[in-house]
Amino acid sequence: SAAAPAGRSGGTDGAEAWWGARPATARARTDGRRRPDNLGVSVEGRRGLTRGEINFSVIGQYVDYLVKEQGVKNIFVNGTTGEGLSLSISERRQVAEEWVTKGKDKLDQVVIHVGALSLKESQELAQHAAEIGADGIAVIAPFFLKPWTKDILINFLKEVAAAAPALPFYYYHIPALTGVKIRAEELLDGIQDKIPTFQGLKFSDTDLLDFGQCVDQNRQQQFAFLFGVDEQLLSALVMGATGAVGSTYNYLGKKTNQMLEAFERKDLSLALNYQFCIQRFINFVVKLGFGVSQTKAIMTLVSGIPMGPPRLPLQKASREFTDSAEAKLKSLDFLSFTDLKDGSLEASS
Ligand SMILES: CC(=O)N[C@@H]([C@@H](O)[C@H](O)[C@H](O)CO)[C@@H](O)CC(=O)C(=O)O
Repeated sequence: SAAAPAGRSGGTDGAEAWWGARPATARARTDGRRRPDNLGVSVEGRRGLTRGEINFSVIGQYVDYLVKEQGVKNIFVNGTTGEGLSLSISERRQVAEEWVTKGKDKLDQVVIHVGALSLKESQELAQHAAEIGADGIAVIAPFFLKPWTKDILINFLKEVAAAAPALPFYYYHIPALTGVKIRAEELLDGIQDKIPTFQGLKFSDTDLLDFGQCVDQNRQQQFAFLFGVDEQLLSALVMGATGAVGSTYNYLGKKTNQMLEAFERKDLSLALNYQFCIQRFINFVVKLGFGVSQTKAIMTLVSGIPMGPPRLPLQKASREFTDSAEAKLKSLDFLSFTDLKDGSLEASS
């Protein structure tokens, strides 16, 4: 899936897009560690899954699409939108490799999600990400046998981070899906003492009090605060989000980048217009039933690149959903007839 950290580059999942739009401005920290540029959207990178198998051959094409058509140059691979947790370890390695290889000299950053229920598997993926030259790794909380305290969660994350000691490390906070409700603000307190490579947070939750406190209590640090609720991004930007990673940046990356630009120019009224417009679309699809499967259908529709159906236990989106989403995109002027690429829908079914 794609999502984008804001801060001048977006991302997707095929990657989830990760931050947004512009060329990276500050790729190096004074301590020599690379950090994501601020403001921009990223997509979660995804891959074209067909008949349950991964169609690696579309990833290169999708990199070009994201860069040229959506202005997204940062990718978050194997996250939620990318169904990373539904893939085998071997598939996750191959997807990561393909994104890094095809993104070379085209993408600013490729961050690989390496979270897993097994610490061993997570470490293996982290090590692999380092070997292939990824720009960072991210980890969700293990969600079956769960860590119940901040210290236990940190210990788990620390063991994974230690397997890739040269790579920037992000905690992927997505409590609605993991069921691990430890507040991000609590987790961040003193985290760099335990995890020296800690780089930032991918915050996929609607608790803006928690998010705001993460920013407020860490002003001295140069952390990346990557927001993951696309329909609330503007509010998070006001609170200090430095980037965004989300599923919709796969197809609304350009629109979101326009919002980021308006925000940077301090044209709040224009930025709000963009956010409301994006909200109108998300609100519409949420009422129809919106998740990873529906995201994939929209990605196929808008990009013309077959993303394939999702893997079980997900079910592919209905034709009715895709038709309604297409009509809404057109009515909001997110999609003109010329934007629509032919021949993609069948390939996705
Ligand atoms: C639960 C979920 O899938 N959240 C999405 C959002 O982008 C979400 O689709 C969007 O805000 C619409 O609600 C991202 O946070 C997930 C994400 O970045 C990922 O694919 O890893």
